[in-house]
Amino acid sequence: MHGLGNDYVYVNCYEESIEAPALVAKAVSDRHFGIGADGLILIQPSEKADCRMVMYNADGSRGAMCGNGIRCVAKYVYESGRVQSPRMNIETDSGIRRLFCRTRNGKINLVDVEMGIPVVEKREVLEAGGRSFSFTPVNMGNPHAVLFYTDVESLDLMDLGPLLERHERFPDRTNVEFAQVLDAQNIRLRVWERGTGETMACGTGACAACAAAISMGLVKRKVVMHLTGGRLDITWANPGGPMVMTGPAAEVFRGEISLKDFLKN
Ligand SMILES: N[C@@H](CCC[C@H](N)C(=O)O)C(=O)O
Repeated sequence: MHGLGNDYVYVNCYEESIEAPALVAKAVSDRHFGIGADGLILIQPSEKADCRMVMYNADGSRGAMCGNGIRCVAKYVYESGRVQSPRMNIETDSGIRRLFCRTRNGKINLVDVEMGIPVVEKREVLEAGGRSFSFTPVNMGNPHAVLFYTDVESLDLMDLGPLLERHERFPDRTNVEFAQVLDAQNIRLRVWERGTGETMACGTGACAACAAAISMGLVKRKVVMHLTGGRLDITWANPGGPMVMTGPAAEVFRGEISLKDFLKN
């Protein structure tokens, strides 16, 4: 499934179990020798919520939260009948998130997610590769560094991404957002994801960039984020309350893989 092209392989762990998920994430994510994905997401039963999401990046590292992934998890559990109400709670490594699925003809087309309260820190400057970068650290349940540019299309993310993701300022590495404010209600965003590289979209990254821009007074509290894979609508009505992100979720195909044989090769 994918949310705006941010694609993951999802495993229904109500019926399957995965012994070495980090290894499996790396292997299935490979776009040439595997299935091809930005990572792996396990859909598990939860004792605290309607279900649980556990996510791994393409390099096998674990992420605490995935904004695009959680919409797809909601779509899966609702459309498969595991969760019967379009309003549901999903447990993640960064806490429980509340979601609302908007349906058309029994199928989900958009999902609203309460993404939590962003923690926006003061702007900082760091030196990397002989250059200075000014950024805003934002925590959305996972770490982000938001940078603002006047033109993000011309940036070389293959150069800038790894330089910032692995900078010593971020001992746990970081997701990096390259944002261009188009006007008070629109932001163009490219994202370099920790553990995966440049992706078509990132839900937590979109919220982080939006929160940084709102805190700097650059945009209003309701913003359309234009990611490479499409749009996310984000509202942060009240600084003490959660951000709400709305976006699509899509299934591409279902399949079966024998991990024993696959990991051996
Ligand atoms: N694609 C995600 C974020 C995935 C996790 C991230 N790479 C991390 O390591 O924190 C999203 O849509 O939020």
